[in-house]
Amino acid sequence: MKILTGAQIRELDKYTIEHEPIASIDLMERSARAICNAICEQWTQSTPIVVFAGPGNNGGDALAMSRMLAEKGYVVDVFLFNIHNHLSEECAKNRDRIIGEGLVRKFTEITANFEPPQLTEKTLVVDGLFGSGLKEPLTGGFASLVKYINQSPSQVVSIDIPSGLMTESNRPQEEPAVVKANVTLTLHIKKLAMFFADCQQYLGEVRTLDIRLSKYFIDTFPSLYDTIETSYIKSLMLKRDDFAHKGSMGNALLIAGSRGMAGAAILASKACMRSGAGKVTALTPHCNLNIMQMAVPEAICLVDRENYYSEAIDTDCYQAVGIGPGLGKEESTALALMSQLQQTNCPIVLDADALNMLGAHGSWVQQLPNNMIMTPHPREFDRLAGRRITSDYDRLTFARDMARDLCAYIILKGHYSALCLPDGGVVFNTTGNSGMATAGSGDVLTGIITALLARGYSRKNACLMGMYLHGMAGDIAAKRVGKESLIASDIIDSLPEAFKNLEK
Ligand SMILES: NC(=O)C1=CN([C@@H]2O[C@H](COP(=O)(O)OP(=O)(O)OC[C@H]3O[C@@H](n4cnc5c(N)ncnc54)[C@H](OP(=O)(O)O)[C@@H]3O)[C@@H](O)[C@H]2O)[C@H](O)CC1
Ligand SMILES: [K+]
Repeated sequence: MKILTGAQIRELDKYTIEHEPIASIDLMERSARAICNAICEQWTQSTPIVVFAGPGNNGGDALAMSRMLAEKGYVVDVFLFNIHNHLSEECAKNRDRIIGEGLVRKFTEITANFEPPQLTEKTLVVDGLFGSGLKEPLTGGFASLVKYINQSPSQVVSIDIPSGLMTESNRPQEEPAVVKANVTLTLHIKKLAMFFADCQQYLGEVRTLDIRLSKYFIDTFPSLYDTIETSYIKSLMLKRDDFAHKGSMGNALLIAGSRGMAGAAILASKACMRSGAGKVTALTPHCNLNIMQMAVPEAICLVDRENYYSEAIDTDCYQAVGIGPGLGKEESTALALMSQLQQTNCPIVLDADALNMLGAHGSWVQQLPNNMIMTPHPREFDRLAGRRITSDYDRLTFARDMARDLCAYIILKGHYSALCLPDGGVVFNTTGNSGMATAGSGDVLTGIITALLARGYSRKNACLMGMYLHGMAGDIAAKRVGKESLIASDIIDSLPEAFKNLEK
C-alpha cells in the first residue's frame, strides 16, 4: 500500500470528490460512519463519550460522528473549538446539523474561555481536534487541552491521527503537545509518522478505516513511500530448476567474525545456507575455525591468519559477498575492508562492524563504490551519517538522500524496516515483531540477503525479500517460543516455514 503525504491526501480527497463523484459533505459522512462503527464495535452505549472537535475537517468528522453515535443511543457531550470564528465549510454544516437534530446531550461551541469537562475512567474521549491539516506544533490553549486529556484516566480514540502529531515530520519538543491515544482510527491510508518508532507512544492501536477513496488515484499517483505487499514478494520468488546443482544455485561469501565473535559468523552463515544459496563460504579468523566447522558443517571455511579480518581476498568466484557481522574494528580490518570493496565486483552487503568502521572514517563513506547494500540499525546509521539525527523522520530523510547520492540500497532496521533505494523511493517492511530485538538478529538478515543475491535476485528484490522473510521467520518463531524468549537462532530455524509460506 502506498503511503501518501498530507498534501497528497488532500489531492486524493479532491480527486475522489470530483471523479466518484461525491459531495465533500457526503465523503465526510462516509468517514464519520466508519469511525462511528469502529467505536460501536469496541464501546457500548453505557460509555459516556466526550468529543473534542477542532475547526477543520477533522472536527467536521468528529461532529458528524457525534451525531451518529447519539442517534444510536450513546450519551455524547461535544466541545467545538471555534476560537478564531472560522470553521471549514463542512465543519460548519455539521455544527448546524448537530444543533438541528439536538440528540447529543450537550453541545458547546467554545469561542473564548473553556471550562474543561470532567474526564473519568469510564469516559471515552474522542479526539477530533486536528488531523492531516495541522501546520505546526500545538501551543497555548490547545496544548493545555492536550495535556488535560493525557493526564485524565479516560480512554482516548483519535480520529485520523492523534492531534498535535504531524503526518510526516515531527521534531522532538521539550513538552510535546500531542494527544496520547489508545486507539487511532486512521482514514484510508496510514500516515508516514505511523511508521516511526518515536511516534508510537501517541498512536496506541492503529486501525485503518476504508472510506473508499479513489483506487485509481492511489494506484497511478507516484509516491515516494510504499509498504511491502505479500503478493508482490510471492511474485518475486525464483523457481528452482529441476536440474539445479550447487554450482548453479549461487556461491556466497561471508566475511565475518573475530576472536570472541564466532557466533556472528555462524548465525550469518547458517541463515545464508537456509536461504537457498548453493554454497556458502565463511572467511573468518583462524581462531574460529573449529567452532565454525562444527556449528555450520555445510559451510566452507577460509581462514585469516590474524585473530581478525586483516586481508582482502579474491572474490571472483562468488556471486555475492556479505561483510561485517562480528568483524571487530581493528585498523587493519578497516583497511582490508576498503581494499575488499574496491576489488569486489559482485553485489555486497555491508552490516554491523563494516558500517561502524565506515562511520569511524567519515570520508570513506563518500568513496564507497556504487550499488552497496547497507543494513544499519539506527545507531549504526547515525554513526555513518556523521551528524546529529534529531528524529526518525530526520534519519529516514538523510538515509534517502544518502541512498540517492551513493546509489546505494540502505535498509534502516527497526519495527518497520525501511529500504531506501537509489531512485529516492522508500519501502517499509510489514513483517516482524519486537521479539526480534535480540543479539544476532541483524547477522541473520545479512546472511539471508547475501544468499538471495547469490541465488540471482536483483539488489532491490533481495533487499525486499530479505526484510520480508526475516520478519516473517521472526513472526513464526515468536508464535513458537514467544517474544521474550526469542533468540536469533529461532529466526533461522523458522526460515524453512517462511519460505514455504511464500511458495503457497
Ligand atoms: N481523505 C481523507 O482522509 C479525508 C479526511 N477528512 C478529514 O479531514 C481532516 C483534514 O482536514 P483539514 O481541514 O484539512 O485539517 P484539520 O482539520 O486537521 O485542521 C485544519 C484546521 O486547523 C487549524 N490549524 C492548523 N495548524 C494549527 C495549529 N498549529 N494550531 C492551531 N490551529 C491550527 C487550521 O487553521 P488555519 O488558520 O491554518 O487554516 C484549520 O482551521 C483529516 O484529518 C480527516 O479527519 C475528511 O473528512 C474526509 C476525507
Ligand atoms: K485527531
